[in-house]
Amino acid sequence: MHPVSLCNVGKVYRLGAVEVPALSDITLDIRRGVFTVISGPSGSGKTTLLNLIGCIDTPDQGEIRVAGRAVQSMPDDELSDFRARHIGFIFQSFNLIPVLSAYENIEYPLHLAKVGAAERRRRVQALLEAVGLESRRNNLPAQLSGGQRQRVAIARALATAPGLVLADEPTANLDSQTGAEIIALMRRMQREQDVSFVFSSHDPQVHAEADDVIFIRDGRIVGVELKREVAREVVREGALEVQGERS
Ligand SMILES: Nc1ncnc2c1ncn2[C@@H]1O[C@H](COP(=O)(O)OP(=O)(O)OP(=O)(O)O)[C@@H](O)[C@H]1O
Repeated sequence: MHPVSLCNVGKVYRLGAVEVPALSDITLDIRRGVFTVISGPSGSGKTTLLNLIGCIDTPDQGEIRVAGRAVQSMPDDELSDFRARHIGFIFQSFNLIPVLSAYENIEYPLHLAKVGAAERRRRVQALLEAVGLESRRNNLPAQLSGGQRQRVAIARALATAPGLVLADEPTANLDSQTGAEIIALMRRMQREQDVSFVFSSHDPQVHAEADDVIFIRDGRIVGVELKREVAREVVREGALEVQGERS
């Protein structure tokens, strides 16, 4: 099963009488256990595509399946629960809760997923160590550097052990060295936690680390690049077939 499948997906934003077509005829399967980058110029539809995959927004056309479930037919309360358990989010502006410490920010999604106190402590502790922030556990976001904030955001995204993590331009607000460290950390976490990562980015450092790159322009897929030699290392049995391969 693919972590994400889209079939003929389209999205139009409506601003009064004006229609802005953001995505058209998007058909693709994201492979399991790999690092996929959605690449395209500003305004090409990257964020819209991530928002649809993340069930933050709904398409006007087509079908989206996440972890095998047709998400647009789920009732709202079931969808929020599904999203909390199956999908982690990382944003370019970190989106941490300013009044909560690093520890509490990572713990927050575990509260939403109704994980018990002892298990919450165990997971948050393990994640703080994994992202190298044990000594900053009590710091508020304002008391952390940009790279440290993004590390907290990565740990938070992985807290519920989701099968899928979505990241919208995760290195956009970081200098190139910190960006490289963050990519390396995400790469390591993706491999260790056996999770599928989907990024939007035009950062060449992110492209270089990707297994698969999906190129979009004016809301349409214009190319797909699969780095198979990398993919073979990380893809699990049965996950190699790809739909929508274009060049
Ligand atoms: N809420 C909205 N209302 C109306 N139009 C929108 C809205 N959000 C995005 N758009 C339009 O949809 C198109 C795709 O936007 P989107 O933000 O998905 O692009 P993007 O590739 O993520 O761009 P960037 O790299 O600049 O973030 C653009 O033409 C944009 O102006």
